Amino acid sequence: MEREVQRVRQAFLSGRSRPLRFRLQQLEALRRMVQEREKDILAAIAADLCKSELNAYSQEVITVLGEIDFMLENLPEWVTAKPVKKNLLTMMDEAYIQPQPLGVVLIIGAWNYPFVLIIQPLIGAIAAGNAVIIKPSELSENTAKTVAKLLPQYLDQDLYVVINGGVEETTELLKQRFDHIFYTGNTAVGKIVMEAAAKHLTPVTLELGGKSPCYIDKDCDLDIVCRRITWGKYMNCGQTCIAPDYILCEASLQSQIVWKIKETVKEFYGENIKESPDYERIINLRHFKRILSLLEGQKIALGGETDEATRYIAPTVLTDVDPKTKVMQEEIFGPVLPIVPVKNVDEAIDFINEREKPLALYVFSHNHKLIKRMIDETSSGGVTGNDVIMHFTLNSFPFGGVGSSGMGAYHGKHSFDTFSHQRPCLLKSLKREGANKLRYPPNSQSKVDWGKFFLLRRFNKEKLGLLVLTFLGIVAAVLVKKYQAVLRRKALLIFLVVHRLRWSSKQR
Ligand SMILES: NC(=O)c1ccc[n+]([C@@H]2O[C@H](COP(=O)([O-])OP(=O)(O)OC[C@H]3O[C@@H](n4cnc5c(N)ncnc54)[C@H](O)[C@@H]3O)[C@@H](O)[C@H]2O)c1
Ligand SMILES: CCCCCCC=O
Repeated sequence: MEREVQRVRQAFLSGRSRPLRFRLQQLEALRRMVQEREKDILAAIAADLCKSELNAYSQEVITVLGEIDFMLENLPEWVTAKPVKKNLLTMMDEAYIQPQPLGVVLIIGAWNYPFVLIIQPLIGAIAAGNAVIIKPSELSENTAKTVAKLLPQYLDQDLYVVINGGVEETTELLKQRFDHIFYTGNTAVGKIVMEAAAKHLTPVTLELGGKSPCYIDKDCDLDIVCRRITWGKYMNCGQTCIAPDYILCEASLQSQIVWKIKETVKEFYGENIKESPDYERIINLRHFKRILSLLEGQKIALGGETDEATRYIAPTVLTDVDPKTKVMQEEIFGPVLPIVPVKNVDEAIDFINEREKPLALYVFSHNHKLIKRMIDETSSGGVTGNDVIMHFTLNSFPFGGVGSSGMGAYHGKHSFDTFSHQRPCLLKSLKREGANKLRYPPNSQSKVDWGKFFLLRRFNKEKLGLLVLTFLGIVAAVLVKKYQAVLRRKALLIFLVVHRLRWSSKQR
C-alpha cells in the first residue's frame, strides 16, 4: 500500500497533472471512457443494485457526463489567477490568488450510487490538478471491479489509481499520508476516517448521512406532494443519502398521505412491484435484516412485504410512529417511511432542532413564508422546498452536510475549490524601500499612526479621489515650500553680495 501511494506521489511530483491542457485531456478521456464503455458500467451497476440500465443511466451516468462538460467549459477560467483588492500599503504590488492542486487525494466511495459517488469527486480532483487514489466500496463489487479495469485504459496510470478492498485494505490505506481525503459513507466510519487523517493533519471532506425530515403543511396539494415524496423515497429502494427519511405532519393528514402514496406506488411500479424494472433491491442481507428490524412493533399502513431470497422490501409507510422507537433513532436507508404526527410547524421545527443536523430538509406548503421560516429556524446540509432530492442536481450548489451529516462540499466549482489550495501571492518590488521603514524597528507613535492611516482606512473611489487630491496638494505645498527656501537663500545671497560690495567700496 505504502509503495502504491509513493508511486502516485512521485507521479504528482513530476508535475504533469498540473498544466491546464493535461487536465482537460484527462477529463476528455474520462468522458470517452463513460461513452465508449457505457454498457459495461450500466451492467455493473445493474448487477450490484438490481437496477435497470435506464435508471442507472439517468441516476448516475448523466450526472457524470454533465459534470465533465461543466468542468471542461469552465476550467480555463477557474485555473487562472484572480487579482485581489489591494490596500494603500500594497497599492504598487501584484496581488492575486492562484488556485493550486493539493497533491495526492484519496477518494473513498459508498455503494449506493457506486459509480457517480467515486467518479464525480474524481472529476473535481483531476480538474484541480491532483493525483488520485480511488477506493470504491467493496459492497458494490461489480462497479468496483469495472472501474478498476476501465480507468487505466483511459487515464494516466500512475496519477489515477484504483485500489479495491474492504475494511482491512481501507484501514491500511488510511495509515498513509494524503493531502486530502474525500470520504462518502456512514457517520461512524466518517469518524474513523477523520481520526486517521488527523494523524497526518490531512484535511477531509466527509459526505455522510442522517435522517432527512420532510415536513408537510396542511396548506398544500397532497396529490403532488405524495407523488414527489414517493419518487424520492423509493428511488434506489430508499438507499439514497438525501431520501426523505421520515414525514412530520399533523395527525389528521396521515390517512390521506398513506392513501395517496399507495396510489402513486401503483402508478409508478404497477400492481406487482417485484416485477417492476424501476424498483431496486437492498444491497445485501445485513442491510436487509437491519431494515426489517426497524419494522418491529410499528403500525404498517402500507407495504411491509419482504422476500429475503431477493432482498426485496416493498415500499412501506408506518403511521403514528413514536419518536423513541428504533426506526426514529437511526438513518433508515431503505424503503420504509415513518410518519410522526406533530401539532404544528412550531413542533416540527423543535423536533428537527432537537436532533442531529440532517443532510437534507424538505418542506411542502403553498405558504412561502412558512417554508422560509423553516429554513431560517433549522439547519441541514441542503434544502428543497416543495420537492425532494432536486437540490442535488444543481451543480451551482455546494453539495454536502453540516454537523453530523458531514463537512465540506462538492459538485461543479465547489469540487474544484475543495481539491484546490487558494494560494495568496503578493509580489513586491525591491525598490521603494522608503515606505517599508514604517514597519521596521524601532517603533514609534508616529509609525503606528501612519500604520493606522495605511491599514485601517477603507477607501471607496470617491475617497481615493480625495486622497489623490490631498496628495497632490501636499506635493504642491512641499514644492512651494522648497521653492520659497531657495528664493530666501537666493535673496540672502544677493543681500550679502550687495552688502559686501558696498562695504568694499567704502573701504576703498
Ligand atoms: N453525503 C453523501 O453524499 C452520501 C452519499 C451516499 C451515501 N451516504 C451515506 O453513506 C451511508 C451508506 O454508505 P455505507 O457507509 O453503508 O457505505 P460503505 O459500507 O460502502 O462504506 C463506505 C466506505 O467506507 C469504507 N469503510 C467501511 N468500513 C470501514 C472502516 N471500518 N474503516 C475504514 N473504512 C471503512 C468502505 O470500504 C467504503 O469504501 C449512509 O449513511 C448514507 O447516507 C452519503
Ligand atoms: C439522483 C441521484 C441522487 C444521488 C444521491 C447521492 C446520495 O446517495
